[in-house]
Amino acid sequence: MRATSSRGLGLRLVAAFSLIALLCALAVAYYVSQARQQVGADYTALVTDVVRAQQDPAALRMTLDSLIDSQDRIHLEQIHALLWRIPRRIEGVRLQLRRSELVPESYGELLEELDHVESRLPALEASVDVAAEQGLDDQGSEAILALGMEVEEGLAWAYSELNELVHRASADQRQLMERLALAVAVLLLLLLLAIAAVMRMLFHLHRQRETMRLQSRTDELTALGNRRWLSEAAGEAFERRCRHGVPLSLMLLDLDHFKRINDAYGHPVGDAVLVAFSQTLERQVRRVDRVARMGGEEFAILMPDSELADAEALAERILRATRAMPLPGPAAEHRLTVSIGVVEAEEERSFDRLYSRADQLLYRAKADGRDRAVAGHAAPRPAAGGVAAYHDAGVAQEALSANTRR
Ligand SMILES: Nc1nc2c(ncn2[C@@H]2O[C@H](COP(=O)(O)OP(=O)(O)OP(=O)(O)O)[C@@H](O)[C@H]2O)c(=O)[nH]1
Repeated sequence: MRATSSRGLGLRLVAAFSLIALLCALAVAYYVSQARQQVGADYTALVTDVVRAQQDPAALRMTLDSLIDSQDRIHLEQIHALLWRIPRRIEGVRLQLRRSELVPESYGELLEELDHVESRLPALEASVDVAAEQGLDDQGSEAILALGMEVEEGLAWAYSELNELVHRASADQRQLMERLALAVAVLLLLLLLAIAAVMRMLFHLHRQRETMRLQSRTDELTALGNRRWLSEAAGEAFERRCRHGVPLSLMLLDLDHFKRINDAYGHPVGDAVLVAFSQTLERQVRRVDRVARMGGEEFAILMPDSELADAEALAERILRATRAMPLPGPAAEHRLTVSIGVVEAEEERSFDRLYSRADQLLYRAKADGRDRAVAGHAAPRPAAGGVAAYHDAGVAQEALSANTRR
């Protein structure tokens, strides 16, 4: 029996699941990369400004050290340049702090220190201006040094604290984002597992249904299709015939004197003979033909795309193969024969009508002496001389001559 398998559905489910899994993996990868970029972008500008601003107290410290060594005017110019740069840097850092996600309370004290430093700058500038105008003496140097050190220490402390604060916040945020990404990944994984479980369940249910469907259409002994299966296959074949006008033939087969095998060798041997016969049938037919056991020792073959002549030829082959068939075990000496009725669909639109016509011809094959096939058209055709005759001469003749030889 050839039946549709659930492999197609399985492949579709696997493909759908793989696609969902791939989309989820891409979404997680995209989210993680975006999260990382976001964290980096938030603090990069602030860190850059702070690092750059940290150069100011270092430069001021160097200039003041140089001023201690030599009271040169050039150092005054350098301090002057720094005094122009320091407030701008402080302003830049203030701006970045306001834009950042940092809690204002966390850097309030540092801003106060920067405010304080800024408030000391005019005094330092005034001392530098006086020294530049009146010449650099010890008293002027001391005033510049005292104010400069105060500014330098205030800046160095504020910037170094700020630097640490930003790095800490950045690390915290990065860790938070990573945990979030991990949580999303775990959730997605759980979702995928749930989808996989549902798909597996659906697949399992589908397979169970398919198995039950097959079982209800399969003959248990021979594993051929049963009457219901053949009737469904015939429905499809009739539809094709109506739509495309392709021929369709049906053959009914009934083993001759099968009761004798049962009586002589027992029911199990009879069963084995039925199985062997079903295999013989399957060897003779084409892939498109449908072989079924209709019950007892009666079989049927539905032949799509076959005209009566093709069906007759197959019947002939089956008659020969059945006679030549070795029977199992104790029945080895027994010779099996079969009677066959063959029809091609003509006017009828239903399987039952076609079946009934084939059954009549099978009955006639039995009545004519068994081990033969009788093929015929829907209505008896007038033969020469006006006598109604079936179109069965070739096959029936073959069977008859074979019978005579025995
Ligand atoms: N071993 C076995 N025998 C079965 C099975 N189904 C039906 N039979 C037997 O098949 C036999 C059919 O007998 P009959 O209907 O008299 O037909 P026949 O003996 O083949 O004679 P003709 O059909 O007239 O040639 C009976 O003995 C049934 O018990 C089965 O599944 N296994």
